Amino acid sequence: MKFTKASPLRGELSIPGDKSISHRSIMFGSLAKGTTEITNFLQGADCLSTIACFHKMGIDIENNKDSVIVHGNGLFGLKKPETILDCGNSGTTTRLISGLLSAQNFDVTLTGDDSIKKRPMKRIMDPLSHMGADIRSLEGNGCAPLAITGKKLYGIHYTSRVASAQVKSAILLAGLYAEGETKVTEPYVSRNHSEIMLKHFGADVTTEGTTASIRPARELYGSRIIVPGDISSAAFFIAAGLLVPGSEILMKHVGINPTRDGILSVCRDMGADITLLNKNTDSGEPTADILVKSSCLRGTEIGGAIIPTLIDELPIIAAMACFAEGETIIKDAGELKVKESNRIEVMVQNLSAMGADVTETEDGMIIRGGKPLHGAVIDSRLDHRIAMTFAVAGLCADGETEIKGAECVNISYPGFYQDLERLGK
Ligand SMILES: O=C(O)C1=C[C@@H](OP(=O)(O)O)[C@@H](O)[C@H](O)C1
Ligand SMILES: C=C(OP(=O)(O)O)C(=O)O
Repeated sequence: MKFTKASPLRGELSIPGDKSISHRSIMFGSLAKGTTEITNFLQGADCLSTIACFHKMGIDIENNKDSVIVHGNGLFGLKKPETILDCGNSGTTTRLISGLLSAQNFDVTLTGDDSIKKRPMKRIMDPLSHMGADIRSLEGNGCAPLAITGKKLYGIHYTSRVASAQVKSAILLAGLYAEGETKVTEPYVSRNHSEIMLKHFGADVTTEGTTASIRPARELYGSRIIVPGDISSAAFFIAAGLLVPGSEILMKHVGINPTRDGILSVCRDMGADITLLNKNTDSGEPTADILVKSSCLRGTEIGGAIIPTLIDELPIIAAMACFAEGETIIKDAGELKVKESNRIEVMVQNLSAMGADVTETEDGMIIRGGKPLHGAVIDSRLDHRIAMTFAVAGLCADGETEIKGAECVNISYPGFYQDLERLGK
């Protein structure tokens, strides 16, 4: 896939459904009694992996594309799958279902693609084991494949070293079945979609500061879920709209949950012209239309509590910083090293290949903006966020940018290139 300097991007866009919320709607819908109808479900490969896993555990899920209907079997209605569960490229699938599988009355093995088999699972294995789970890394390297034998679990109060919604959610899902209360305290608040949706389905979940708590549930109840557009996907069009001169893009019905909206604050700090319109709430999740107009940006500093609220947007923010005046410092973002690729290393390598002035640090990077970028051959390492980031960078660079492995955008945004092309016409 090749990109050259773009003419202004103008028009309206419906951003595909939020990936985190789509995963959870299938998981919680499967554990609920009754039917869950999901609108604007993300048809990305990661969410399809979640559907496939629950299919294999006996759940009837009708995928009618824009709407998905889950016929839940109740909290104790999952069946032992006949084969290994394949989580594909999805960390969210692997970690969240490990939590609930730890409490079933069967054993199961989870695996995924080459990327998943390198991602750290000890972060969930440790707290789940403390709750009484029997969960083992088959290669003994703390990664998938994971063998889980369902056990009786007990509530714990876990203090997590990382602010991770996947760790928090795995523990809360185990806590649905555990004896007594389960609490998770994080260094900073991570995305709270599990807490919002579990409550929506009738679970006894509370939050106080950076601690989320759950009490065992007798039953969850199926519900209607309207999935907002994914702000992590909108981020690429926010950046493209800001960077390509003369652009104006309206993104409809995007999730702006405060645990996810860090990119909006960072853009405002950088001097971006962004307006939120038609603010609303769907299934407990705040939404808005986002209007961006091309802007001159300045550098900024990003670290601390805001990091979990924009963790998946850091690659595109780093690219934006190359076109901003002055220095941008990204710190406290060591978690980027354990995503689909090492996103610090891959960003620094690829931005440098395009002529950017960027230095890798222990937990982030420093970007001295304002130097024009030129086209290059970019290795996406099959990481969807990297491929989309460099498609946008390619629209603002001199010459041609070629992205290798460009098809990996299917993980979170199957129609990404078509949407980008449509706005440029
Ligand atoms: O819970 C979720 O849906 C997610 C949490 C984040 O991961 P961590 O929990 O590892 O930070 C994020 O990077 C991922 O894309 C989705
Ligand atoms: C890190 C991501 O997802 P996951 O952890 O679910 O693979 C992502 O989508 O950027």
